[in-house]
Amino acid sequence: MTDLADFTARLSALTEGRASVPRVKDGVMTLVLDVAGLGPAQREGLAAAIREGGLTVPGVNEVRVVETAERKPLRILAIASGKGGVGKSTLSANLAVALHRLGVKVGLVDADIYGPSQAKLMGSEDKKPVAQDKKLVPVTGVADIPMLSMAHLVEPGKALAWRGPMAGNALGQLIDADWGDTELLVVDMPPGTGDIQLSMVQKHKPAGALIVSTPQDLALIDATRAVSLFDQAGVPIVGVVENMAGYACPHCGEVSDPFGQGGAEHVAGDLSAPFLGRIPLAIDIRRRSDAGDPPAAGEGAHADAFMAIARKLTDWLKTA
Ligand SMILES: Nc1ncnc2c1ncn2[C@@H]1O[C@H](COP(=O)(O)OP(=O)(O)OP(=O)(O)O)[C@@H](O)[C@H]1O
Repeated sequence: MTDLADFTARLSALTEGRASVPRVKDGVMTLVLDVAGLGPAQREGLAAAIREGGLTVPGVNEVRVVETAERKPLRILAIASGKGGVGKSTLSANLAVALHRLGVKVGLVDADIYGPSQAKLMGSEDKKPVAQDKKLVPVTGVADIPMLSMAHLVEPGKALAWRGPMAGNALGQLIDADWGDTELLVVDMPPGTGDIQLSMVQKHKPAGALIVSTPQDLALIDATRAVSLFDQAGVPIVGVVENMAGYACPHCGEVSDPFGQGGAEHVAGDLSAPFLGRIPLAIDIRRRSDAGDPPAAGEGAHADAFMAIARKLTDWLKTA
């Protein structure tokens, strides 16, 4: 026999915090179980284990488990840039991994329909998503992070011929997929500020946008344009990240600034958006990313740089 406090503690561990505090009245124990994201067999198994455990509490002759599928809302964080090639995809993959390491239930969408790269970055190129109840079921990448990319749906190069509405529909399918108990969807946006980006922002209403820029003037001007796209749609800017800042020579260790330094921080200041940090230009970041082994999954200075930004994102997530 166990007492009620003991059972409640075990219940929390058994259900990973999915059950409400049990109430006992006239020999009947009642509790609410959040079954969002669980399959039918898991639900039944969990409910049966709870009933069994409840009956060991003195004075309880019946256990009622009320199932609810109330989910935490799925929030979208759009990772965007005004210009292509500034490292949006690299940052999206590494931030997803870093957030996962910090305990956030994170998913990743590659919305860059014309140049999808997340399947490669996250080592999920051979996987094909299936559809269930007319919804796509995400595949998993590094660290079992659920993800979907256009590269999972079409053959390389095929989407290039698509026009706006078709591309928009495809994006909708990725975002409205069966994300289970995912609480944050990191969306790697297509570069630029065209119609697809605008309709994606209006239709799927991200909770926030993170702007990536290199320190070059041109990239910075385009970053300001990206900010205004989100501003117009009423999406808050979570902050600005400077990528490819400072190159440490792998031979002598001397740090040089091929694209200048600190520009993104100034832009953030001008736009009153927080500056979230900088990621150095490093051969190892490119090499590991290309090999489907994001540096954020490992240890060292590069992993630390991504983790530091992810930590700021968890603070934002508490208020978003
Ligand atoms: N900090 C970095 N150090 C070294 N190489 C980097 C860094 N960030 C990105 N790269 C490399 O730069 C190239 C472009 O990066 P990435 O694909 O992430 O940019 P993008 O903004 O998503 O590009 P696109 O506009 O094509 O979607 C890739 O080869 C990537 O490995």
